Amino acid sequence: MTAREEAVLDVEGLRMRYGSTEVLRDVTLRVHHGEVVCLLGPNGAGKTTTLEILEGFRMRSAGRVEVLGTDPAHADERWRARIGVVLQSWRDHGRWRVRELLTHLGRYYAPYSSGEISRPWDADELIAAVGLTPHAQKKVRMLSGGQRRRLDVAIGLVGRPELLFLDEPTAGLDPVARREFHELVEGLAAQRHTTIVLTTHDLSEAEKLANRIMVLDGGRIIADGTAADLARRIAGEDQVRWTLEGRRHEHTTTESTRFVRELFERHGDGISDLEVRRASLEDTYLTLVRRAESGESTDAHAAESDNESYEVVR
Ligand SMILES: Nc1ncnc2c1ncn2[C@@H]1O[C@H](COP(=O)(O)OP(=O)(O)OP(=O)(O)O)[C@@H](O)[C@H]1O
Repeated sequence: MTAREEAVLDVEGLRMRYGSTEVLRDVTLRVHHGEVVCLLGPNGAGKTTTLEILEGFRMRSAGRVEVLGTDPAHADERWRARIGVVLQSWRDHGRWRVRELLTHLGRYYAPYSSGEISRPWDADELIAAVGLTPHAQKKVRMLSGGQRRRLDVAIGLVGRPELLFLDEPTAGLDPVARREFHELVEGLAAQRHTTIVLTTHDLSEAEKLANRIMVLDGGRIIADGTAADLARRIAGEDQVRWTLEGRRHEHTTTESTRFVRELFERHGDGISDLEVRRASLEDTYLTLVRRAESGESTDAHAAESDNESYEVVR
């Protein structure tokens, strides 16, 4: 098996209890090299707890956890240097200047360069990558909330991590900063050196960034797949609408691409005003969480697409 095929995260039967409250009951998941995975779930579902266990910041109650081939509960500094973490909020470092802080933190990673990865990320390049160049000489406490969040992301990236955890990274960012952050993540993902696990409550962000979405609820992963997979399997079907010979038509299908291709094969230029409405991730997510909370089955893998015919509705 090559390094790229190995699981970067391999978790089985993870349980976590705070006192008498069981937060994680049986979390099982795998993430492979180069994936961008988004963990969704309602407030209090245990997303941060899961990330903290994977990051080695919190001891689990039970289960098997391997991160980059190592149990985080027994990991060393070399392992830690391969991981980047952006927590929900940092309150430290207020008196440091941005560039000075990143240069300082970067020094920790220098001994952990490998043949493939030169560590740390050059401070000025990194500051430019997160859009903080005009603020490089500012004290951290003088930054706005959004600028502070960009710095948090830079702190997570300074060691050129192979695995990056981002806990609600865009909370508090304005639309421009959010877009720039998305471009940054897409750039990292395109290079495929960094596997990314993020949490968010912004479903459009999850849909945009993630190759794969996992939904955590009731202490378990209740769905796991691409946004399109989940939408098809859980929320149902796409609606296709079109006009032919002056009449409006509508058809519901789980395979809209195939349906539209066949429609054009049959009617070619006769088709106009074509619209395809896919079930959104929001539709899917709300259905999943509602089902989980009412005790219905939510097994995303078990639900198969409905059989359907490809007749054109006239
Ligand atoms: N240190 C702690 N001690 C006791 N209970 C805790 C602790 N940390 C978290 N919890 C509880 O565990 C549950 C899961 O919390 P967690 O922060 O992991 O959820 P989350 O999915 O990240 O939520 P959010 O979306 O609101 O950030 C919550 O009920 C929370 O109150």
